[in-house]
Amino acid sequence: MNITKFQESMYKLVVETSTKLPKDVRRAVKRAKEIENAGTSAAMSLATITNNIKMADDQVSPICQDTGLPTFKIKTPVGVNQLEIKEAIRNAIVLATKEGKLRPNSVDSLTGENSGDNLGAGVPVIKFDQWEKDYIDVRLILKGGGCENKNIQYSLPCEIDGLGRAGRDLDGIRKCVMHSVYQAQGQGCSAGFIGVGIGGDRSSGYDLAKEQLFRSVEDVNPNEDLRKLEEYVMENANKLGIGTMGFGGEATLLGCKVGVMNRIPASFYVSVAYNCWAFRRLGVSVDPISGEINEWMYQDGEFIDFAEGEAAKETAATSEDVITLQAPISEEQIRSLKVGDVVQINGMMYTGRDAIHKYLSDHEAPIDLNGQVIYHCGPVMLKDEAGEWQVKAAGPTTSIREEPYQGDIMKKFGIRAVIGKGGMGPKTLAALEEHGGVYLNAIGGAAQYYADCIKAVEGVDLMQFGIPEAMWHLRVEGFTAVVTMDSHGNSLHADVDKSSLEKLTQFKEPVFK
Ligand SMILES: O=C(O)C[C@H](O)C(=O)O
Ligand code: SF4
Repeated sequence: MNITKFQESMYKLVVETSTKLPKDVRRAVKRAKEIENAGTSAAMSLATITNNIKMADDQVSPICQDTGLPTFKIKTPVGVNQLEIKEAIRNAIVLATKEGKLRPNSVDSLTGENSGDNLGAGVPVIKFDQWEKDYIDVRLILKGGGCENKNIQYSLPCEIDGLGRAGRDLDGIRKCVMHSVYQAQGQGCSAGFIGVGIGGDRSSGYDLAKEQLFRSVEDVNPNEDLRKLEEYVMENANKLGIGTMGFGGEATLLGCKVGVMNRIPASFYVSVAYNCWAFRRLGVSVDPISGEINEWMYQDGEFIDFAEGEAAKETAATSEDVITLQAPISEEQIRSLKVGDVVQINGMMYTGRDAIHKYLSDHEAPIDLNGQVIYHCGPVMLKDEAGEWQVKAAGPTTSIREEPYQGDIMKKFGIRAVIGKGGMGPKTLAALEEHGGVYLNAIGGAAQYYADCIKAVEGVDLMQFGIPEAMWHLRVEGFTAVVTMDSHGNSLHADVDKSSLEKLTQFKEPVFK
């Protein structure tokens, strides 16, 4: 095989997957737009999302800053050298990282050190199969961490919150799947897609679940029972009212694909792989001699380009109801904010995620954070020729991971606002009330939209934690987010969790007998 050409083909696949959503996914996002109620925070988020998809297309930049754990599934004709393929993929990944198409995302699990080039023990994940066909089939999924953290595995029989006993039958499986959507709330950047694996053991069950994410969103399951289950879930999951970003609304689930394999008598697992709206998976067929791409997968049918997104961006940014915040923010100003307010931030904000929160809990801050805004974000950054940092992608990360630290850190340093996504828990809510703070929910995955709001990178601290985890000093303009937790004890996240749990109970009665 012409391995240079093959490497180029793999580079194209990686870049395309990271920057351009496949056609079937775009159509699903469009359907979500059609059902979300106009004028709500959920509809505004979807407008930002579609605007972001278009920006990523135009700039050939990552749709979301979390470019995931690159996972390749490859089928080769007998006789093709798989070692050569592996090497070419690794080279393509390194190049895509250098070019800012992937975030350096490979971290030593024990030391926390970021390898900087997306390589490392077991990473990228490459799985091979052989087949009798005469071409190479390469599929790639870039699944981010926030949605990966919402995967869930059930061992039947079990008791399920809101749904009661789930037995070892199709109806028990139905309950697991409905619950899996509920428990994700907005934290995996809903509206999402789920792949479900029935059977296997703990690891092969999850593999099977992820395998389902390689099916086209619009295919029909050839297994009659599973087809019924998929249709049932698609019809009913949106009734949970979780909505885009968990803001409450109509679009909660955009796809459900279920697969089955055998199990051993004592085990009965239902494994669910949750994928955010930024469902980045593509595939190519490659000629095993020339190494060139013959065909792209998932690219049949209508292409939705979301060009109307621009107008939506302007509406959100120019609306009279938007409250402007500029740091340093006073306690009084923060206490005047309430859940549901849309704010627009101008001025400085500082990124901080897992490593920074742990660090700040037992060190002094490198800068004065009094009255300042912390942004839960791990951006994609590149240095330009002049040696200046440029922001390539910068959406929010899941905030709940900082729950053990957040309240204490806000009080310790006088921080007035934190921005992230998916909401935080009771400890933070209590601290917001006591100290006079606010939680702002940005639109998860809208990494291009937010990168565009960042007008300058004015500094960086704690680079020893690696690019995604460092503390970046960002000057922003028109950075839009929604108040979802205020200083009066209100949390939209707690409310939506409670109401969706109540709605889940309506699915308690058996459906598949
Ligand atoms: O790591 C990130 O930037 C985000 C992550 O995918 C998340 O959803 O929390
Ligand atoms: S931030 Fe949201 S859209 Fe991006 S990878 Fe995480 S879950 Fe997906």
